[in-house]
Amino acid sequence: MRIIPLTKDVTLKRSIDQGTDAQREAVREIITSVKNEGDQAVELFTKKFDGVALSSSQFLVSKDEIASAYNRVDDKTIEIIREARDNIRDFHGRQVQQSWMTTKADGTILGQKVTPLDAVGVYVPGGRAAYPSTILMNVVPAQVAGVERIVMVSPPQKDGTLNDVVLVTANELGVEEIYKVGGAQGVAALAYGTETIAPVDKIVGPGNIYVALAKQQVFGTVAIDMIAGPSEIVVLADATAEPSYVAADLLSQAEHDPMASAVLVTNSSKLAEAVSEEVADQLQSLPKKDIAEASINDYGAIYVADSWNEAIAAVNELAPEHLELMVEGPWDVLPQIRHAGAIFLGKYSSEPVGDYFAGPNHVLPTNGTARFSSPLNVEDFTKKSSIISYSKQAIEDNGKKISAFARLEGLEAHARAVEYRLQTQSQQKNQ
Ligand SMILES: NC(=O)c1ccc[n+]([C@@H]2O[C@H](COP(=O)([O-])OP(=O)(O)OC[C@H]3O[C@@H](n4cnc5c(N)ncnc54)[C@H](O)[C@@H]3O)[C@@H](O)[C@H]2O)c1
Ligand SMILES: N[C@H](CO)Cc1c[nH]c[nH+]1
Ligand SMILES: [Zn+2]
Repeated sequence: MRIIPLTKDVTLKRSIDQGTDAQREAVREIITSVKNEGDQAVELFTKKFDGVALSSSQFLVSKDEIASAYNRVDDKTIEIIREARDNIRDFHGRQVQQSWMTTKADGTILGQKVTPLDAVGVYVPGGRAAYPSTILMNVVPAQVAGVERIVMVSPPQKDGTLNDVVLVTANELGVEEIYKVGGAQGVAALAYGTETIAPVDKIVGPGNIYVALAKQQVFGTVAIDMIAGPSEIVVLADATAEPSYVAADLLSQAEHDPMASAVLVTNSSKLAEAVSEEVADQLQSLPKKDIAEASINDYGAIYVADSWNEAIAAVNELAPEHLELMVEGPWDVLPQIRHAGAIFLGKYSSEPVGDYFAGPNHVLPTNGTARFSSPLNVEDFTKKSSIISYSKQAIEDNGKKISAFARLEGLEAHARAVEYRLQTQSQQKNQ
């Protein structure tokens, strides 16, 4: 891995830089075609990008396909999925926000009503790998929030099916509407609807650059959770860190995507050298060596800082999806971290612990968006309505102030709407 002294003129490299113009244009064309031609366009792009000739009548996964997937998945696997599901459910159950009301002395009632979304589309990536864990991370919070219609889309494998564990996981959660459709065409189908796929209100879930750009482009027609693109990890480590752990965790994210980014920030040149060698060694035996190598070469770096403050500043500027604190006192460093999707403390908190099992969500803001976004959570599947019930006393006490405010904005009809209440009340009093 490249070792780069972290001086002030270094430009820290983020993962995707929002894609190229060509990618953006390609996605725009896919979305327009699906919007105008529906299923026919989805069939065409599924053939083109996934290499599978599916007719639209085959998009929906059948009960038979689910049953035959169960025949090929062993009980141990199902047990692990259930235990992970329970951990994720427990964590997200703590995020539930209740509706609330408050009554003031004058009888006014104000409040906030929390309502689950009606229909949500979950994108489950499936190009380079199958992601049953991503189903858990998206569907569980949607269910905890109370969403009624949860639709899943995922690209078909070369044989036209979905991965067995993906199907079993979806079924374990009770998801019934699963379509073998992926990429930008899957996102467009969820946003605009086709003859076979009814549109949803919000699209959630991670994906590659085409999926990320498609979500960006359909935003407005539907809501989206965030742009969760290619995976990223930053390890902040001092001289006490174990090089083999650091290297292994960097590679754990590099193997996701040639555009994934794996970065070490350290104040120790000795650690930098050792990790660089470890990465080179460990890479050799990885089944997804080509992907991980491309990621490390194109988007990986080891930044060596002169001071600890400089190292912290670099981490906050990167605002990574995942941040590991492999330092002597991680809890002392935590208050200095302002921007990161998920923060892993201490040498036993390897990033994959969070990907699969601990309970927090693994759908996290990427590409620096942790500066202003949060992990996927139950609130993403709800919306709020404000509740206002003004009392007679309150309108009498405040009506004139409100109409005066309206006239400050030149809005006479607003002012009169309030004054009608005051007139009615004084007329009633005079009767
Ligand atoms: N942030 C998270 O929580 C999280 C979780 C899991 C995976 N990920 C990321 O999700 C991504 C998964 O990517 P993937 O590729 O394996 O699966 P994917 O399902 O996201 O993408 C596959 C689809 O991309 C489309 N595509 C491929 N090449 C194309 C082209 N040239 N033009 C137009 N469309 C094209 C195809 O439609 C294909 O079906 C990785 O980047 C991984 O890091 C992120
Ligand atoms: N690390 C990914 C999020 O960037 C999530 C994931 C799923 N499976 C394995 N990892
Ligand atoms: Zn991962």
